[in-house]
Amino acid sequence: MQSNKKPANRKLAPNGVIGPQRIIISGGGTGGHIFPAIAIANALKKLNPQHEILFVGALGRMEMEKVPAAGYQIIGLDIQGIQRGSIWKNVMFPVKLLKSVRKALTIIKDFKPNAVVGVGGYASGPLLYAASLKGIPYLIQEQNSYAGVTNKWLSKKAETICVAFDGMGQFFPQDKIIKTGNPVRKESVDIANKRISSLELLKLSTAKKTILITGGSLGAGTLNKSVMAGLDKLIAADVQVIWQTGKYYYKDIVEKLGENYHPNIRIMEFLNRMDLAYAAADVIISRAGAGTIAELCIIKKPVILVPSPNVAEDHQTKNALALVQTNAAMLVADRDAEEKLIDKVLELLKDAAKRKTLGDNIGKLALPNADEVIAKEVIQITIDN
Ligand SMILES: CC(=O)N[C@H]1[C@@H](OP(=O)(O)OP(=O)(O)OC[C@H]2O[C@@H](n3ccc(=O)[nH]c3=O)[C@H](O)[C@@H]2O)O[C@H](CO)[C@@H](O)[C@@H]1O
Repeated sequence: MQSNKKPANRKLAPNGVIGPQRIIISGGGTGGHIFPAIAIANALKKLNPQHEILFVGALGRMEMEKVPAAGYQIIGLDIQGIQRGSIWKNVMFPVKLLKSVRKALTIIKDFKPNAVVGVGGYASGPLLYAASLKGIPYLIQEQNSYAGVTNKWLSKKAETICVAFDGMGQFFPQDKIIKTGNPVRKESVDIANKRISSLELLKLSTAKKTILITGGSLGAGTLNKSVMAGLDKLIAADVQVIWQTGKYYYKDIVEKLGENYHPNIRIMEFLNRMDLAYAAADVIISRAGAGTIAELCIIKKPVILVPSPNVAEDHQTKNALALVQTNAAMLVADRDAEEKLIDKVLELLKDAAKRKTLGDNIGKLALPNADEVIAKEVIQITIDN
């Protein structure tokens, strides 16, 4: 791993193995923040099952369901993001922020953490700020190639900042940065020897080519429109589709098409077993969220990325270009997707050599042990302080 930290200044924990520590992991909002957090927690538990881990999230957000499902305890703060375009929707923001910092201080007082980890998302800000007030060391894990205002501000007092992309010195103090890659849940990329069983489980044919379409943890309107526009072509080509619509779009699509629209097309709201979906796929169409990209590099399959244009500083395009520049993925711009995406994927399905090249090249970018490296860094800051 590339590190800018000076080893001479650090007392190293032997492989991160020390007695039980108490760690708070804060953040969430979307899968892109939650699943790396769970991966770090799992890696900490692997280092020492006695480590005690508490999650802090935002009430009403996805983490309040996904974290307990992964076997961890979570406390919710009543916090939301600043909503663009309406002053009225933000009237309560300062009050909620203040209340959340107060609650974060109480959580820290009660739980007495040795260290805090922030993965980004609404709850991360108040919790890390409270940690800084109490002198608790904290680590930031930044998934994207672009850092938001809150993480930049919090980075000043962070012990360590774990990143996944080069060039993050423009946002964070250079001497705190370690390039670890993004942590992924091991079970979501464990695809070996699962192709046939997962196709059978999905009641799909093992003899036909299969396209996986994933719009990230919330789904993607553009991908759904593109599939809708290309359904006739997909059916005519006799290829299979695992179509993750996302929670907000599922009902509408199923109302229009019916749940069992066609034997070749599986319409799913959310994929609880990414490993099975990845294993079944011959090609993948995806948004360019940082967590999904980290997984795609590990599973080494040919990918067409359609970056979301609705994210800060267009960071998904930057995430995607890091792959496209080394011929490790294809890119279709959001504005072109409805017209071109399905033609592109059908072309790729006919071109075995191109699929092999893309799969080989994306595999070269994998950083599969990010979770373990970060977990050791978390333990390290409990020792350094
Ligand atoms: C719209 C938006 O704000 N997107 C951001 C969000 O993406 P988003 O929340 O979509 O996150 P990512 O693409 O990074 O990761 C998605 C995660 O959800 C999992 N998954 C996805 C679909 C599914 O059906 N089942 C499932 O388990 C994937 O395996 C992956 O682990 O966080 C990312 C990481 O900060 C950012 O790069 C994205 O720009």
